[in-house]
Amino acid sequence: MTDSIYDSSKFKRKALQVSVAQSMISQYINAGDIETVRLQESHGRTLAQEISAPHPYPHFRRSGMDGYAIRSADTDGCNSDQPIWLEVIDEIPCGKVSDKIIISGTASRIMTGAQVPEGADAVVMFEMTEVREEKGKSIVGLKRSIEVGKNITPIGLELQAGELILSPGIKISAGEISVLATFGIHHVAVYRRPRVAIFSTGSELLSVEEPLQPGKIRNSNTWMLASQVIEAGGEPVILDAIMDDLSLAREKVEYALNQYDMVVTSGGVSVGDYDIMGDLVRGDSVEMLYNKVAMRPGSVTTAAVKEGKLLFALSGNPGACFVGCELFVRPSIRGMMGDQNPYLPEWSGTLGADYPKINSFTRYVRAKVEIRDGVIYAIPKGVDESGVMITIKDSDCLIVVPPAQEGLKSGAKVRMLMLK
Ligand SMILES: Nc1nc2c(c(=O)[nH]1)N[C@H]1C(S)=C(S)[C@@H](COP(=O)(O)OP(=O)(O)OC[C@H]3O[C@@H](n4cnc5c(N)ncnc54)[C@H](O)[C@@H]3O)O[C@H]1N2
Ligand code: MOO
Ligand SMILES: [Mg+2]
Repeated sequence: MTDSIYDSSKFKRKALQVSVAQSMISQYINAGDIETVRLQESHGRTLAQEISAPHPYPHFRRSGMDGYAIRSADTDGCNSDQPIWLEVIDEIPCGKVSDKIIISGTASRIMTGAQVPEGADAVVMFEMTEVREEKGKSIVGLKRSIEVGKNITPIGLELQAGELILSPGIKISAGEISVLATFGIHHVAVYRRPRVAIFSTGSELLSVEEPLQPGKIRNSNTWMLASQVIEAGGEPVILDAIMDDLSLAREKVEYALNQYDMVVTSGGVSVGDYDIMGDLVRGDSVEMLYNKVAMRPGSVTTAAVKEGKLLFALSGNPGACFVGCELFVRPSIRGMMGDQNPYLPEWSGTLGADYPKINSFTRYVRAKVEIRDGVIYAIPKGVDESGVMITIKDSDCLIVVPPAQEGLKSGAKVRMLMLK
């Protein structure tokens, strides 16, 4: 046992509002180091460079159909009674640039994606034409007038040269990779993934491999946190759990802060006799930023800093640990990778069931999202106590329930922080 039971200061905690605690943290967050990765390794990474179009896209007039490139004026007034016949002067597969200029009375056979030849201002699809051989020449007949520009994608339709396309801080996925490949960017500057050391504290903890023992549980928080860190874009470094021993915890925190970019622990932050992380942050080995936040679960969420590096001491209760990580660790990781909007995306929706619980703190209620007849519903999961683990997996969002005298009725408008 530590001497913490004689230390009444641990009971006097000042609860910060979530937004205040978040902005306190944000002062310690700077976009980190940049590295270059190959395009094929950039999925899921966070872009660290600005990408502007080096050339217009498309960069040539592109046929949108398999057909004939023509001068639209040639078709003026033609109809099924009076078709017009044009001499076919070239065949243009994709990748070829024709040197035959289309003049009045001529057409070139052209494929989807090929460069439209000079002189042509429209493409007419095969299905609208009839082809004949006449005096050893191929001629194509049209029975309808075709407007200027038909089936031609103009230069720069999608992007003009110099246009800004991607900004630093965005997460790279399929759409961004397509842009990078299109513009020949085969090596991409990305933010280095912050290395986040994770360890749990608790003398009751068994490793995942160990058989159960009376009074003990397997350590699930470490693995849950590692998964959350990966989701946020960081690189988890999993350290062994420790038992509730203050000097062991101090040693481990010191080592982890030294070696890695950020440290996240679970357990031991409340006021219990063995809540060593609570004792640790009140000591002088780190500078405590806060040890209470006006939220449930996770009111004991604690943060400290040492030499500019953040330590998050999250609750041992799985529900509180999860929420603490999403609200504080996630934005810190995202912020270190230049994300200008590092917080969970917010939606507004309709509460899908009564939520009778009242509280003096804001509640972050695990819920499932459903869309019925175009209306977004957030349906609270039955049991969402801090100590409950099982409903974390069923939640797509956290409903933000402000402190109030009465519970919320089904149908109330609510804020939702999106998890998935
Ligand atoms: N007298 C008071 N008691 C408590 C208060 C309070 O204000 N006054 N706060 C309660 C609240 S709220 C919370 S949340 C918990 C926070 O507890 P700790 O952060 O100190 O966490 P522990 O005591 O270490 O463990 C709590 C609970 O979680 C289980 N646990 C711990 N680590 C893990 C892990 N790695 N994987 C899975 N489960 C874990 C642990 O066995 C306990 O059941 O304190 C309340 N008490
Ligand atoms: O501090 Mo807690 O509200 O059960 O997480
Ligand atoms: Mg405790």
